[in-house]
Amino acid sequence: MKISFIGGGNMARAIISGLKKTALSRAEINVVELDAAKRLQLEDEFGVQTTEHLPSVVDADIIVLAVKPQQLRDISIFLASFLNEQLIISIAAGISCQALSRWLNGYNAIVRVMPNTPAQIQAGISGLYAAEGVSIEQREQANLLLSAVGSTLWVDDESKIDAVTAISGSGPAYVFYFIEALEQAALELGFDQEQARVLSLQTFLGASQLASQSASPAAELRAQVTSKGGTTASAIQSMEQATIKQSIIQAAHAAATRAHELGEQLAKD
Ligand SMILES: NC(=O)C1=CN([C@@H]2O[C@H](COP(=O)(O)OP(=O)(O)OC[C@H]3O[C@@H](n4cnc5c(N)ncnc54)[C@H](O)[C@@H]3O)[C@@H](O)[C@H]2O)C=CC1
Ligand SMILES: O=C(O)[C@@H]1CCC=N1
Repeated sequence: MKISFIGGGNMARAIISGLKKTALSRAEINVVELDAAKRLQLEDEFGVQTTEHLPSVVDADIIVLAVKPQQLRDISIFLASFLNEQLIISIAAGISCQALSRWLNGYNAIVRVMPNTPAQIQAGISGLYAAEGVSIEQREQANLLLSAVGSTLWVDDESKIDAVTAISGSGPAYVFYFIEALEQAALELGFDQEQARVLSLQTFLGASQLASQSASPAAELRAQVTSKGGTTASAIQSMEQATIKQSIIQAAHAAATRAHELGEQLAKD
């Protein structure tokens, strides 16, 4: 299989890094990236071919569009004349298959994917949506590619991809934000940087593993930690007073709204 990435930034790196550790490591991967330093780094780190120019992607089976949403229109218009039967995978937040297909001059073998950065350790999760022009074989190819770097969740309603963006696409940043806060608290309580890191990270890892292996919902697992009149109750009460849960819910809604807005704004052109 030959896979070309257009854009070799954070998310493309994460997927390539994950792929290199899987059965798909023998796939021929090339990356079109404007930035020479990033090209060199991708070549050194992952042994992939890189180029500055778009036409080199033409003979690929899969073309992954991994540029910013704002850069997608111009690239797609340029790409349109080179397409015959390649599968287009777009990971751009907000951009609908309809807008993309218009820029691609009606080409619609498009799978819209929302991955996340834990793909680099095969612990990602991706939402996928197939446009009408995608064959069963291409759907399987998309599934193979993304399931090599984590879990996959196919949706039938394209608007759900904006919702996936708000939960798992942006989600790693919410988790890192919480880890940052817990580490800072550990520093303030007298631990050094390394101790603060270990305490916070292992708490996250252990609690996530417990939640994923337990039949109990998160709320019940939380109740099991929370002794009446004890320490956790004080902490949770403080979080409730600061409306932390509501803030997290609102934040995810803000991300979904932004994905939708980006799509609306950029599809005007
Ligand atoms: N970073 C993340 O966690 C996630 C990002 N995404 C989506 O992935 C896409 C890429 O995001 P990032 O990797 O974070 O951005 P990034 O800015 O790190 O990477 C984009 C890359 O595209 C390159 N580029 C721009 N124009 C180009 C052109 N004409 N030809 C070749 N290369 C070009 C840039 O030099 C840059 O390295 C975005 O559309 C974003 O919505 C989706 C899921 C998660
Ligand atoms: O922040 C962004 O727009 C991208 C999409 C999901 C994660 N990063």
